[in-house]
Amino acid sequence: MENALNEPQQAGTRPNKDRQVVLSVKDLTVGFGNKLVLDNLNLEIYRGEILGFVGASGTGKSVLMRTVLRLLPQRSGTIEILGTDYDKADEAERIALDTRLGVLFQHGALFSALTVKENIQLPMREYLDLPQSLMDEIAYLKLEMVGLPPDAADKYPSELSGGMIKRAALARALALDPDLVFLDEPTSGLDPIGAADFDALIAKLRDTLGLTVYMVTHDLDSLFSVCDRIAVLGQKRVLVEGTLEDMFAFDDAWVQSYFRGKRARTVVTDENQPAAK
Ligand SMILES: Nc1ncnc2c1ncn2[C@@H]1O[C@H](COP(=O)(O)OP(=O)(O)OP(=O)(O)O)[C@@H](O)[C@H]1O
Repeated sequence: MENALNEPQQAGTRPNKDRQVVLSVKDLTVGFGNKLVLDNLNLEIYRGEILGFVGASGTGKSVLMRTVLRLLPQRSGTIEILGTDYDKADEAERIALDTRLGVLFQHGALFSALTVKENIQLPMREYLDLPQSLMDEIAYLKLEMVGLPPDAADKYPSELSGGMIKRAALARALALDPDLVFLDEPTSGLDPIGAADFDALIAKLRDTLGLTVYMVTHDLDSLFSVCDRIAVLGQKRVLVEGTLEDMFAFDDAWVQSYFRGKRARTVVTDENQPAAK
């Protein structure tokens, strides 16, 4: 019974059975000392979708992402990525799994002492044994993919604009051709046009590469323009997940003020506002 309460509320009856689950989190509990941050949380992400993950500050969005990426331990529960439970996998399976994930940390997190090209090549050096010429070729290809000019390759992060740093960090996240990409507030710090361009890039990469995207964001524009599905973290679990329309219909004070509040009203257009019932 208790478990049923912890299932995210899913408005609507879209069939999930036909969709391939790329990330499955079951009954996940994470805490620090006597403070519980996530309590029996459940979440699924399907192949090829862009999932926008929101929630009030301090609800545990980063903790969840870091736990899924094995940077934090869980107290209980299971995390399966691409059908593999990391905790049950052997060393070779873990390495294989790591290569199928890409991560764009908040603020880019590029190494300042390395050029853009060297940053992009870091995952290749860690996981693959490729000749330098091939790694160079791949790095230029990734730069092109994210819309950066070839001469960005030899620049240091300090020589790049905020938008270019995000793109370079995205190029590094794509270095190993991942299936699933985690983006932590990818548009934070960008001006509205830069943010819209970045959103368009994410959508294009999803369409062309078949990526699955897990995006933690506070950016209502991103949620409204590129996310196929939204999950809201609250009360230590996924409070509700579904479409924008599902968010509008969900009876919770934070969800209502977030999706229908003053800021939201400046972003919601006739196009994405569900018709009055
Ligand atoms: N290493 C840690 N040790 C102790 N407490 C932590 C640790 N990391 C996170 N927390 C706590 O866990 C809670 C969730 O933090 P988290 O950073 O995941 O929130 P968030 O939803 O990502 O917030 P924001 O939107 O502000 O980034 C907070 O109360 C935070 O203080």
